[in-house]
Amino acid sequence: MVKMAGSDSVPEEKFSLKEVLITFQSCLTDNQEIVTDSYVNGWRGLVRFMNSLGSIFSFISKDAVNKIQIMVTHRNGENGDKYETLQSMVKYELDNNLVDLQRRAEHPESGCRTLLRLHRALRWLELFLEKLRTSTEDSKTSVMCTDAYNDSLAQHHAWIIRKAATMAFCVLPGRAAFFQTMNVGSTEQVVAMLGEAMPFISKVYEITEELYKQHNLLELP
Ligand SMILES: CCCCCCCC/C=C\CCCCCCCC(=O)N[C@@H](COP(=O)(O)O)[C@H](O)/C=C/CCCCCCCCCCCCC
Repeated sequence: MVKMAGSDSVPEEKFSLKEVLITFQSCLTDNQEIVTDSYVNGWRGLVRFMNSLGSIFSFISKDAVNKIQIMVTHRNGENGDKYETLQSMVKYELDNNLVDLQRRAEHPESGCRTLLRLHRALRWLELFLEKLRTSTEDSKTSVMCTDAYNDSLAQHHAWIIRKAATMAFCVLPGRAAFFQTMNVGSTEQVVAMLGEAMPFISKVYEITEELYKQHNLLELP
C-alpha cells in the first residue's frame, strides 16, 4: 500500500503515476464507502502529473486544484468528521440543506456539487486509461484523450471550455513519450499497471455514481 500524506499536504515520495493510480485502491473501506482524504489525494497526484505535461494544461489544473481545495476546506472545517467519507458527506449536506438543488445560490461550494465535477472527470480518466491500456504503437494520445473527453466531460462543458480543452489535448506527447512521463517502466509494465489500477478507479466511479443516483444529485447546478 502506498504511504499517504495527510489531508493538507502532498505525498513526498518520488513521483510515479503507478503510486497515484494505486491511491484509488485505498479509497475503499471494507463496507464500500469512499474515504474523502484518499480520493482527494488521488486527484492531487493526477494534477501533479498533468502539471508535468506543460503550462498549456494550467487552466485545467487551476480548476481541479480549486475543487480539491474546496473538499479539503470542508474536511478541515469544524464539521470535518461529517466529511470523512463521500457517503457521510452526502448525508450530512442533504440532511442540513447545505446543497443548492435547483440553481447555484446559498451553497455554491457544497461538497456534493464539487465532488460531482470531480466524479465526472473520473469517468474521463477511466475511459482514457482504458484506451491507453488497449492502444497500439501507432495510437495517438491526443485522439484517445479527445474521444474520452467527448464521451464524458464534454457534455457538461460550455463551448469555450470544450474548444480550449481539445486544443490542449493536441499538444499531448505521443504514446511512447507519454508512457515515459508516467515513470512506470516499459510499455508492458505500463499496460500491466493500468490493468491493476483500473478496477479500483472503476469501482470508485460506480459507487459514487450509484450514491448520486440514489439521491438524485447527478445534475447539481
Ligand atoms: C495514465 C494517464 C494518466 C492521465 C492523468 C491525467 C491527469 C489529469 C489530472 C487532472 C484532470 C483534471 C480534472 C478536471 C476537473 C474538471 C472539473 C470540471 O468539469 N470543471 C468545469 C465545471 O466546473 P464549474 O464551473 O461547474 O465549477 C469547469 O468549467 C472546467 C474548467 C477547466 C477545463 C476542464 C477540462 C477538463 C479536461 C480533463 C482532461 C484533462 C487532460 C489532461 C491530459 C492528460
